Amino acid sequence: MDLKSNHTSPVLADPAPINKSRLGIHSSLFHYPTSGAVFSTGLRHLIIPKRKPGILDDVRSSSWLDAMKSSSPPHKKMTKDLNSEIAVDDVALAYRAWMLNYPSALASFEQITTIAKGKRIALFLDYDGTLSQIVDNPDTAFMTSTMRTAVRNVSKYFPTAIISGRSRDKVCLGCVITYLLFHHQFKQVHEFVGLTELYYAGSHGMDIMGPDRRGTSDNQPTCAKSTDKLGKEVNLFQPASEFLPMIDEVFRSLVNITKEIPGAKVENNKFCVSVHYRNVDEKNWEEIAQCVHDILKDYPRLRLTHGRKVLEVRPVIDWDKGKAVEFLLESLGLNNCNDVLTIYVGDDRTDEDAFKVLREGNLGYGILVSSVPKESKAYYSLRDPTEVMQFLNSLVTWKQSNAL
Ligand SMILES: O=P(O)(O)OC[C@H]1O[C@H](O[C@H]2O[C@H](CO)[C@@H](O)[C@H](O)[C@H]2O)[C@H](O)[C@@H](O)[C@@H]1O
Repeated sequence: MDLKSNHTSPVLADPAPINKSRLGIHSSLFHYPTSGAVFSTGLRHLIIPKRKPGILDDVRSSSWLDAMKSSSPPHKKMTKDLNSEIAVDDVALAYRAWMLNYPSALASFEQITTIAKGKRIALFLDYDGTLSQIVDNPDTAFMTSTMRTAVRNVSKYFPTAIISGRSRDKVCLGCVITYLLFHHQFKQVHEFVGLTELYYAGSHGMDIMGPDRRGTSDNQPTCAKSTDKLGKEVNLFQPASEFLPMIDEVFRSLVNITKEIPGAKVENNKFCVSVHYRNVDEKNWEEIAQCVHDILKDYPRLRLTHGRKVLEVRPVIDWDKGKAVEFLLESLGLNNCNDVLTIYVGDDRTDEDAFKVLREGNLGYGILVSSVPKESKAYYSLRDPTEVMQFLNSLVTWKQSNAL
């Protein structure tokens, strides 16, 4: 792979026809229209559009608040009340109907492994809501020790990357803290961070620490050589590095402007900022949206996206989790290979960019983690992080039994 030649080309690669048979995926497995063009998996030049998408002119417009209200599945409440039980039954029925389009990746495991036979699996995992349960305080969203073991095991057998909206350091640290919490042994922390096949991409893919592919990143301004915590040479890819001072400034302004709103929390994720409203009374959601809007109107090069009870402020660059997947596949020498099956597991709207890349490039499967029906570009579903862990463990067992 030649990162240099791909990155310096400002030209979009010619659209190539979708080749469904490349992975041997039967067309009946595609829930979405299969016509249309697809980009090659080569990396595209970053484009900063002139118009800023994503910011609404008026936060009182229903779509802004509607998006905030629908941004996370409600917690299920089981009560003895008859009407509620009927409602719960309706929810269960709707979920079952939805699963006809997004079958369980656990129930479909044999189908997945049949297609994966003879191929190398590349695994991409979102963090919040996928590897860790959604909790009220983002600072305490750790993986369980059993999940940590599952990630560790799976990364021994398959190249694995964690792609998160959080800053890369926080994701790495989250893994380390999990280790400390459950093992209290530095040696194992060291072991976890040092896993040769585990890669991290923070800030929605805008901060990637990937493998060192010697000679590929020379003359590449946004791809720098670095060393990880163990002194191993790695490549750092930070396509939004020029936005760092702006993001810091906006972070401080957002902290200041929201400080009187009870429950509001602003998180600096290095190349993006998260404004959490999970713990804000719904009557104050319009106020928090207005605060974000008031700050962003002075920053035409920043835009807003919605996550799970969070408003995400990020640079207007042509880069997202989908591009990060393409970048990492290329860095790992796994792009343009007929014998690679890519699996991406995620729960959030930002993960849809990666699902789309896999679907349109016929590269593999997106797996949506959701306990409620949601429109998605994923092929399969898992209900929650517990099922994600079962899926990861199944992959390991399958690989071990095939190695015999
Ligand atoms: O890409 P991800 O790894 O899914 O990160 C997206 C955001 O996740 C975190 O927020 C979400 O999880 C929190 C902890 O469970 C929850 O309290 C919050 O409501 C969710 O939106 C993280 O704190 C954000 O910075 C990430 O951007």
